[in-house]
Amino acid sequence: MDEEEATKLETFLKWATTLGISDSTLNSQSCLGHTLSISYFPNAGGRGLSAARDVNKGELILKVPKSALMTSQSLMSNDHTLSVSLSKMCLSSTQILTVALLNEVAKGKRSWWYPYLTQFPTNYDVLASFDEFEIQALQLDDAIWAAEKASEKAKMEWESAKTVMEELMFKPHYMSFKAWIWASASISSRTMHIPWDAAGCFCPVGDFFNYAAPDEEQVLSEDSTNADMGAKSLRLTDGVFEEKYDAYCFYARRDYKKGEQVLLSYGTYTNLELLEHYGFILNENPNDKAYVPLPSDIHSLCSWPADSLYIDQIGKPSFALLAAMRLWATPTHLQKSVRHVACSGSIVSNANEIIVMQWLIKECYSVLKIFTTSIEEDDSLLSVFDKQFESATELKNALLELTGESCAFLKANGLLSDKISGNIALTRKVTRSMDKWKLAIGWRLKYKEMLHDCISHCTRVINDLS
Ligand SMILES: C[S@@+](CC[C@H](N)C(=O)[O-])C[C@H]1O[C@@H](n2cnc3c(N)ncnc32)[C@H](O)[C@@H]1O
Repeated sequence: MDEEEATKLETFLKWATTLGISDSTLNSQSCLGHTLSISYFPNAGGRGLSAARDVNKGELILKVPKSALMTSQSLMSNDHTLSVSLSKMCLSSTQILTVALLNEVAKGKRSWWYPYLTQFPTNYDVLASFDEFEIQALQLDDAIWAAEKASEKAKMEWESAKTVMEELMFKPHYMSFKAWIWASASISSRTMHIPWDAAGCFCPVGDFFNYAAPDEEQVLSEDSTNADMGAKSLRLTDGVFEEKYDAYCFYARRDYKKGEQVLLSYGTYTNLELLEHYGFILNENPNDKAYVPLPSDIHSLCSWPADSLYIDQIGKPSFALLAAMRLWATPTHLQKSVRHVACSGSIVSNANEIIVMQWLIKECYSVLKIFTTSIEEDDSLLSVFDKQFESATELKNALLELTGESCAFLKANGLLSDKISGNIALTRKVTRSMDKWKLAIGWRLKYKEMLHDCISHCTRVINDLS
């Protein structure tokens, strides 16, 4: 962190302290330092919060008073013009918060929120920010479609909010699609659920917690809470707004030793969903899923939802996928009599199991064929990125030795030209594109590994049964 950033962080923490944000139940001089402190975790989210002492599971570790939460309501209550302009328009709650955030950022140092706004990232790697090359690097149709949809949705929301931004006389910079993506990515990756606004709230200091996937116990309790609320709207689920404290409260999800990173579960996400909403993937994500094409008649045989028929992170077919496939592989006239066996998760017969495993192996191979690079090629591409490139020429030379995709990257970023020689520095645009390309490669590699592990798993089952 450079000196300027350190000063901004210090100013922010002082500001947060005056607002009553605290990691201590005692009257403390500083908002952090008693239970939590800011640390840097290069391989687990960058800036985050570590335990400043040993912490026990269930302890209240941070409290952020309601008056310190940045919401559409709080932004509008201090800005009559914004409030009047927004009230005339029919915008979604997220569009309203996006406009309100950009409006506030445009005020610069005049904004009451300025110390907090200086702590927002300058850019995000969410799917909606991927360009054509980066989208195609995902290689799989479903993922490409998700990225295109995210980008189209952002564009539509931006277009329909332009009138209000013009009325508010936004400068061209804040009117741009790039600025819109920045603000909407800030919302999707940093807001927390509040009961009074579907767009959520920005929670100073609380949004420094990095993510860990929920464990099984949490998933079960989340499911019941979601059902109670009738919406899949919980974002940061170890944190909750508590009426009795009139504050956002964060609780330790497990015991932590002093110095360990304290993590929060924002919810249950596959890697593609993490990429879409938060701009990162996990190397070990217990909720990651891969899908293979299934026989067209399988859905008429069972009532499992399509998204429950998946291959899990370690390559095992899900309970529902196995049950459905076992039923499908049973001759029609016997299906009724074995339904209860299949639906209870048991093997129907050795022969039936072998048919199921063979089918899965075949389909995993069929999906693997869709990818235009192999696991080995992805691995070697990723290892190229481990190097620090001093100049554009160095990057160009390293990539020219690799697959056709590397040439497409160089072309998309104007690096193929003969003019790229000597010590020309890497531009920010190229570095950003490389970060997103790396994420796309990481995502597809994890997906391929799941399919590959499924093939190994099914092969082992066949060998055991033969
Ligand atoms: C709520 S913020 C967490 C704090 C953030 N690191 C910061 O410096 O402001 C969420 C963002 O942190 C990053 N992040 C959180 N958990 C992560 C993890 N386990 N691995 C990689 N990045 C993570 C992602 O960029 C995500 O969009």
